[in-house]
Amino acid sequence: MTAVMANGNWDPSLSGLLASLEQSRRQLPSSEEEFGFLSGLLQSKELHALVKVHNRIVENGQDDKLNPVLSSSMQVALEVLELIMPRLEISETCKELFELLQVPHLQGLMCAHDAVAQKDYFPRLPEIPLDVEEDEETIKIVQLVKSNEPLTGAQSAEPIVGATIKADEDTGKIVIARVMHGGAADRSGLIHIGDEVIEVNNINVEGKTPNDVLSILQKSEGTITFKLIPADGRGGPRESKVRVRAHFDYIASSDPYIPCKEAGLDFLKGDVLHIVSQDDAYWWQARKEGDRNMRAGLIPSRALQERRILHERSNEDKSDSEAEADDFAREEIATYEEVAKLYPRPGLYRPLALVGPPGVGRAELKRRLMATDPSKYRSPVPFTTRAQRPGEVDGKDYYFISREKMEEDVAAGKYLEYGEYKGNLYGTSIDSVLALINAGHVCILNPHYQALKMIRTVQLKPYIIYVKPPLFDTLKETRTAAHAKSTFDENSRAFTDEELRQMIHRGERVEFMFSHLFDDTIVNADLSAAFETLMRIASSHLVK
Ligand SMILES: Nc1ncnc2c1ncn2[C@@H]1O[C@H](COP(=O)(O)OP(=O)(O)OP(=O)(O)O)[C@@H](O)[C@H]1O
Repeated sequence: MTAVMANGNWDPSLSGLLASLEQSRRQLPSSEEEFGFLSGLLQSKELHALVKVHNRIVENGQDDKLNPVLSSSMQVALEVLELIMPRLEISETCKELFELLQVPHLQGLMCAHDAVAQKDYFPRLPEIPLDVEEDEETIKIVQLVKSNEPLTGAQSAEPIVGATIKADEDTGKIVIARVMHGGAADRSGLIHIGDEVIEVNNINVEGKTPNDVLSILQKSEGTITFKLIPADGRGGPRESKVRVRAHFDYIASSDPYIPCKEAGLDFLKGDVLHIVSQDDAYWWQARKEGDRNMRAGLIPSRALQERRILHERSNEDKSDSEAEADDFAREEIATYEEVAKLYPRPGLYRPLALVGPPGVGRAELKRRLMATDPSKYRSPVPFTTRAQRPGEVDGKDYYFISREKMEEDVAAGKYLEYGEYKGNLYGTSIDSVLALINAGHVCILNPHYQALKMIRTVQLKPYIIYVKPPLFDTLKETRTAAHAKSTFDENSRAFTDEELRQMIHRGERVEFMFSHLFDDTIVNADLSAAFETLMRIASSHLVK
């Protein structure tokens, strides 16, 4: 038995699970790898610590402070369904769980749980009529502890303990402009958008500007007391479930338009963000996925960011040649891409796609990689409508099919990419790539950059490597030394200077339009160095 279990401190339920896992090892349909993963997890210190925390919370949660562990059980159930779907045929347990999670009563229960957890109570009951004088208003007094949440700023809306204030345009009164998700104000549940601030720490704010109020706040220590007139029709919006991958870097402090720099959330291209509120057309609230800081920050909305990019692009395009711009003009604007969580699938590899300007050396890199282990690295056999030549094998060199059938399949969206050459169609089908992936190979693709968007699907999840040409002198030197053959001419000859320049120029355009889709970049200067980098990437990043 494992050392962990001999340790008396180990949580008994974890030890129990581990023991039954080991006992029923033989009856389980899982692989050695999956078994090892589960057994390692049950013995991990992190899980043990989490269970301890959980037990402590349960112990202490006997009073009315019970908070939901999770406010999105429906979402989790959907993720579980998706996860176990591929195992239905092989595991009775998975099948049972699959059916169970779809029982309407259980789903109803989870839905009700989430609504309560998200405090999404309907119907809203009318306010209890208060026996007050006609001109007397209902006032609420809220105490918050001042922390190091955003407190400064110079715009019209200033953040206070996780909320921002502004002067109402019509009345000039100080009102709550925004409540940051997860911040002190939001956690209190007592401050809402539109609430009017009358006093802060017993100081009347009537006639004061947001900046005056801010300086009162800055001077105060510890607890801050607000006297507020509640806004009508309040009620926090539901937390959205949207997760997006950012396709640009964002630094709030250098954004001149953000209403409050300190409330901004910085992120880098590729970060996954959980959007918690899209109520404002220009400023969304988001958290970084996996970030332990529960307070959300402001980020530009998709609409705002698209406007900025269009603006930038219209400036850039003026300096670009008309014909070249055409090639790219139809591309969508890269801001945020909605993502679903990905789960690793043991034993399967992500395809590797090499993209770059024509002639940069993708075919050469692919050929070398496949030569290192032909049974591991494979590239899909293309389809063609041209006639079979003597010596060619159907299904090995090409799949030979009729033009009619190929056109029909292209129209049905079955091809990742296709093109016409000398009156014949050539193309790569999605199914042929999937077949390689599911057979456990690393599928190598070198698609045209225009096919990138077709290829980058959840189904294929390719790892995209941009093969970049080096600066002109190095490009010319390396290609000349290796007697490289121009890919722009069937007669084998060297690249002309003009072709090399065009390669660099097209590379810049590819990078400009698609860099948000790249997972890695290899500069193809010295061929053996570039190949070494490719080998390193291929052996480390490809688990599907
Ligand atoms: N780093 C390098 N140094 C020297 N020669 C290179 C290098 N990389 C590629 N080459 C050579 O350049 C030529 C063109 O390369 P390759 O056929 O791989 O280009 P490609 O990117 O696949 O082009 P296309 O997309 O037009 O088919 C080949 O002769 C190849 O051997």
